[in-house]
Amino acid sequence: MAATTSRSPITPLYSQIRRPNSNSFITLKLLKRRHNIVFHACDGSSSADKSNQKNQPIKLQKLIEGYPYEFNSKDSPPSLPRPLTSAKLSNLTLEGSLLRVAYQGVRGAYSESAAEKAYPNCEPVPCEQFDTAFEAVESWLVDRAVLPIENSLGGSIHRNYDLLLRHRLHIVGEVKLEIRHCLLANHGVEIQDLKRVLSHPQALAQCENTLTKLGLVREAVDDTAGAAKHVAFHKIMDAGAVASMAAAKIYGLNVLAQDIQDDSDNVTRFLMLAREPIIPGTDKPFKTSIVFSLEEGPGMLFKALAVFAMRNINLTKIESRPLQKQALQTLADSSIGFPKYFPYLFYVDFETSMADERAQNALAHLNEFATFMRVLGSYPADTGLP
Ligand SMILES: O=C(O)C(=O)C[C@]1(C(=O)O)C=C[C@@H](O)C=C1
Repeated sequence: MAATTSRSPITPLYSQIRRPNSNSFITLKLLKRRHNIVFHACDGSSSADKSNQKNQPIKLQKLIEGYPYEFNSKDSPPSLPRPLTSAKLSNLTLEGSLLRVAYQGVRGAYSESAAEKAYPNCEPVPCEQFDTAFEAVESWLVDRAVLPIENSLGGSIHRNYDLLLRHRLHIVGEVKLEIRHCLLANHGVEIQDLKRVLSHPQALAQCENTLTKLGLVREAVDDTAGAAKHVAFHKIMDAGAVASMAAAKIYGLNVLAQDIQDDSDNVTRFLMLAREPIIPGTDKPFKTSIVFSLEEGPGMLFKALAVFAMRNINLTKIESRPLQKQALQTLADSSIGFPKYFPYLFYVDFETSMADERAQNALAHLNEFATFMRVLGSYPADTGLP
């Protein structure tokens, strides 16, 4: 199909057209006017179509002018996209008509695998920071974000709890990913040569016992794959990286040890975020995530949690985070010394769909005495079943 240059309309449109008698489809997406988009058509397919060449769908692909690539060196992996930064968001146009999914990190990060697990035919888009991934969805540069929220060994990823409230995205799904860490190093480096190890703080925490036994100094970086890339790119000989097997392959590192996490059951839960909420159903197990704050007083949290207990609603997670702005106000109001208490936000996940009357009644009840409440999303639970 001939290439077409267009100025896109202000209103974003998104539609999929299914071809008659076929699983293939044409995806049309027009974005905000400020993106100058060049469309050209090329063949692509959903995974269901991959074995059947006749059913190749057409996709409209936007070409990026000057899209940044990080590796120029001849012995480095070619053509790896550089992660989005907040500063670059406004310049970058889009590529591909597949669902574009932002994740934090560089290629080979666990978050990239989570994005691919959540949206099997997606185009994962690396972002430097969690904030950038939120902003990329909000500004229509991508369609979804997939971000880690908690890990079975390391606990909560607090930054993403805070960002969920600061931004207006909706949780539309969750995906759990088994995390299997490897100790990676450049070829020719033995374990005994290592003095330092680089990785994401969560990954370092998940391998605490192994790294202590090896007596390695931990150095925190933005993501596991970024650590692998750094060690490879700078040909560092006294430092290793804790990262995935995929990262070892992408950056050409040697695997010195496998499964170095402290517990073999190491699972990270990721949230799938979108601009629009999904309509909650009751046809499959759903979860709902909310955030609220309460007046200070004896038994207030007990009272809040009772709205779920009395309706037989199972809670799967509770997290508290400081309500930062209000904490400052309280400090300014207090005449001497420190405030008597710090106000908190409570994030709760429960195993019921918002389409269920019990959930609606529980939240109506909570709303009677909560000082603030927001539903972050009601979405299908990842039960690990197909
Ligand atoms: O660094 C990565 O590879 C990530 O995807 C981030 C992250 C995290 O934030 O928890 C994701 C999964 C693992 O728990 C370790 C790190």
